[in-house]
Amino acid sequence: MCSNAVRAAQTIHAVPGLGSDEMERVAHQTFTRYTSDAMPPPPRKGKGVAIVWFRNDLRILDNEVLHKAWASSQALLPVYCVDPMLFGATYHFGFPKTGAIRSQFLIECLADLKQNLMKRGLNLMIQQGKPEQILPSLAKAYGVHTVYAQKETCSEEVHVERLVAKNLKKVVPPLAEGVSAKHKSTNLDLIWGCTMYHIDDLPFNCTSLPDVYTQFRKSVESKSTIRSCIKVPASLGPTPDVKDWGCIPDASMLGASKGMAFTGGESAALSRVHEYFWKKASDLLKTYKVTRNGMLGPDYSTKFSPWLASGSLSPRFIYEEVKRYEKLRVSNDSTYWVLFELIWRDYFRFLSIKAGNSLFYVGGPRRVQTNWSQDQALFDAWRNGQTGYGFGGSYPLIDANMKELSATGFMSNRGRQIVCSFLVRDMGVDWRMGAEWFESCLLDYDPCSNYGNWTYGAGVGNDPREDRYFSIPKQAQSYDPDGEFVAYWLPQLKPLPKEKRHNPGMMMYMKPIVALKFGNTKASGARRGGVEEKKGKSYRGNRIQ
Ligand SMILES: Cc1cc2nc3c(=O)[nH]c(=O)nc-3n(C[C@H](O)[C@H](O)[C@H](O)COP(=O)(O)OP(=O)(O)OC[C@H]3O[C@@H](n4cnc5c(N)ncnc54)[C@H](O)[C@@H]3O)c2cc1C
Repeated sequence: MCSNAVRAAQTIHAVPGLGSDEMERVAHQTFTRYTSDAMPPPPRKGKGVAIVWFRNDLRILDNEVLHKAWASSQALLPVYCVDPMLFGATYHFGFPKTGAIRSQFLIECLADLKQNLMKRGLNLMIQQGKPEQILPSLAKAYGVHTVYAQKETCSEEVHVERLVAKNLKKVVPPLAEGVSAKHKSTNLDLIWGCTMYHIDDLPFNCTSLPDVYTQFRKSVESKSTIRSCIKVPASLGPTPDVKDWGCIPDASMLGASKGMAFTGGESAALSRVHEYFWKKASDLLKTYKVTRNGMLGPDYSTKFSPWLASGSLSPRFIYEEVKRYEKLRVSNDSTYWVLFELIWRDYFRFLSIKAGNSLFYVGGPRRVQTNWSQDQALFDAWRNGQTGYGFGGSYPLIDANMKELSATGFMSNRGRQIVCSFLVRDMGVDWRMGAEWFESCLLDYDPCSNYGNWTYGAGVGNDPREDRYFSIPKQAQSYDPDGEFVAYWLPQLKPLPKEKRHNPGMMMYMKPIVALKFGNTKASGARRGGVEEKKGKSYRGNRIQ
């Protein structure tokens, strides 16, 4: 990474006011509001020892898995497995499955979780290895009757759940006092936990989930309610007597080496919510709908996604904060729109159940036949931010977005849609190469949202109406009119007059690697892209030699 990119990575998303004292204070205040002293939970009736297997739910607040395990045991052993599968290679194209920046974020999430658990009389055991080996061996060593974990929905994660359950079946827990004789083997209890709307509260079965997002949203908004956050008991101890809790992995243990600007962990997540909703003088939430399509700076959108994806933040907590804000300050389109976006997140999670593995197939859930290219030179130019893209000159919006992704692990929603459209429509490159690159790089990588959005972008998603083409010149004009975003990531453009930054010409920038698929057109690419696909034609890019 060049020094400019490092500087940019440090400033672009740095969340101001989040020094660690401030973070601790906000986290403490939030936990106090959500501690069950004010509203005591049912008394702890459980027996024996239980394990909480932390996966993508790295938090205490509103963590149903943690609460259920605590309530059904006398002693709790919290465990995180650093699974080598998560640090291997992506399925088809062999990119690092968890890139350096997300690895660092995960390390911070684990450190924060451990600290917060210790404040409540527990600790976090961190073990390197496969969960299907570690958990049964811990269950045997500590006489555990049940392992509690959050239910996942995509095939790789579900496969691990099956192996864990199978191996736990071979472990016979001791007949501890009060533990029912029905526990002839150790159980894996999987609990739903990552969406704002609970799966059991949906007005339909996931297999008949509507194919169109708007139908889904209207239906849940009118027929379902969002459950309250689960309160945190003031004390969660004791733990069994553990000799070695393991250590927080360092970056080299996860095959990573770089640092980054987002801070991982529940404390940082709560501080970000506090800051975005309550603290900034400009009251960011009340203008979210107007600013959310921005690309530059920390505040155009919430930036909650990395914490949501790692489970350091509960969507139901965000919902309750929005409602509190609406009561105390203002209720408008913007406050609602954050929930609107979170319903998209829910939708993609439920869709992963309906679509199953077709979400990862080249033809997507609709099994669309397209002749994609896997041209390595085109793909490398895209991922390295060296497309020099343009017509009649060069056009740096794609490259600037891809540089941001490499340097920070983040890209705006607007940027993601634009680079996705460019890869699949203008270059004609296999959308799964883009999706796996995002899987590797994104801080907020989540299989459901990532593959859900990519299948939509590639026109193979379950809703054919979402088949869209993004005209780069139009996008640049609408969302970066003064070229500030492109000049930030490509500083060679800074000296140019603002009106020249998006079309600096080949002398100033570089020769574009492909010509635009739909050329210099003002017509709706959505319609054109759709027609092209229905005719079964290829999206092959027009490579410039
Ligand atoms: C090709 C592509 C790939 C994507 N991959 C991911 C991914 O791996 N993980 C991920 O969390 N998001 C993904 N998104 C969705 C979206 O771009 C990010 O959630 C958003 O940019 C995160 O920034 P934010 O938290 O500031 O969002 P905000 O605009 O502040 O939105 C608030 C929250 O709503 C949810 N949300 C918003 N838009 C979407 C959406 N289109 N789909 C699902 N949830 C949404 C996110 O949880 C987000 O944090 C992808 C989008 C595209 C087009």
